Amino acid sequence: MDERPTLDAIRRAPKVLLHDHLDGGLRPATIVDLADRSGYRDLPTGDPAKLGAWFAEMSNSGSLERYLETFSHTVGVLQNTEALARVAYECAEDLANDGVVYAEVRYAPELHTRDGLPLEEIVEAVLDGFARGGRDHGIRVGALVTAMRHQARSMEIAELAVRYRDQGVVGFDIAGAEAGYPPTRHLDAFEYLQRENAHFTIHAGEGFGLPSIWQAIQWCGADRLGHGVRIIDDIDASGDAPVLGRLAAYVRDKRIPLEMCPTSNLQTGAAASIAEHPIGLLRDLGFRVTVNTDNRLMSGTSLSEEMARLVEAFGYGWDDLQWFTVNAMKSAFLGFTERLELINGVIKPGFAQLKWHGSRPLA
Ligand SMILES: O=c1[nH]cnc2c1ncn2[C@@H]1O[C@H](CO)[C@@H](O)[C@H]1O
Ligand SMILES: [Zn+2]
Repeated sequence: MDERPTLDAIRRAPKVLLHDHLDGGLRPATIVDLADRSGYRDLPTGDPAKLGAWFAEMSNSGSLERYLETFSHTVGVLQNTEALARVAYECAEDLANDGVVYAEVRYAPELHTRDGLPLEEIVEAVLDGFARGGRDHGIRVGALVTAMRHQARSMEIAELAVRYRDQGVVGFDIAGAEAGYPPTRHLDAFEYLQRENAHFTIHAGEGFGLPSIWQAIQWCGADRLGHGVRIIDDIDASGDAPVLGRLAAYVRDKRIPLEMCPTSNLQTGAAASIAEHPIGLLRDLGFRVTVNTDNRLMSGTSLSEEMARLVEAFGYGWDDLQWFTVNAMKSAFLGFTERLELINGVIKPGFAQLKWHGSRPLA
């Protein structure tokens, strides 16, 4: 029997998270503390509970550009190596407490150089935090280094991804406002990464539509799509059977992973409600859909809560949640044998246990 998973039970499931921003997941109390220590004076309030609520409220703006404005505060307190390592450590701890067993967490090194930190020190501090947090709390966290799409440092950041590939940086990404900043602006970085056999994902099809997705895949060679939610624009669902355009068919046929972040999409206006979120149709059509948090602070969420919202909206059961999780593990920027080990040794046994207990009361 496949009973409706509760939030509490979902928290105990071994989950995989591919799209989570380090600077979008700080604990409010940590922000206040870091601001005190560094003399950062611009926080809207010094009360952690109010600050958490402020981020969530400000992020319900309906546009990606406005959604990104609150990052000035998290980035503002992350300008020294102690702060970066601490936040990375706490990220690993928080994800582990939510039952995440493998995560790829991204951030943009170029945003943390305001007080003169070299890029290498930034990368090393974050890797140190992930490694210590991972060891202490039993989770594996890989880093994705992000270049900001409106800036011009993507080649340098891509070089960092390659230089630190054996120390815990598992890939590269571009993020920031999408409209007006197409992925091909950074083509040299993507071509370099391909020549280096390195992995990358691209935020595409969130604040802008199909041309962005098409460029990310067919010009830049993205392994995965950050969000990719607007692929729905290439699917005609008006008749009895949905009809896929050529780009949508390509994405599905090639099993290109979609890093979907439902709550974040509501806040930026990319979807109207969870029930109307394209994830339902894309899952039914067999796209390689994964479930993600994007920014746990700004979206006031966790991976378990994202899954619980989908359970509520679409009636998903354990088999669906396992399918999302195995999809994510298959799509991770980790070696093939390690992915298999996690799928067969951790994910499948963990979900089997929950399905078993889900159908019988725990004494
Ligand atoms: O959903 C998103 N779409 C595009 N960019 C984003 C999103 N969330 C965060 N960032 C941007 O990525 C930077 C590095 O982590 C953040 O500082 C923010 O500007
Ligand atoms: Zn994102």
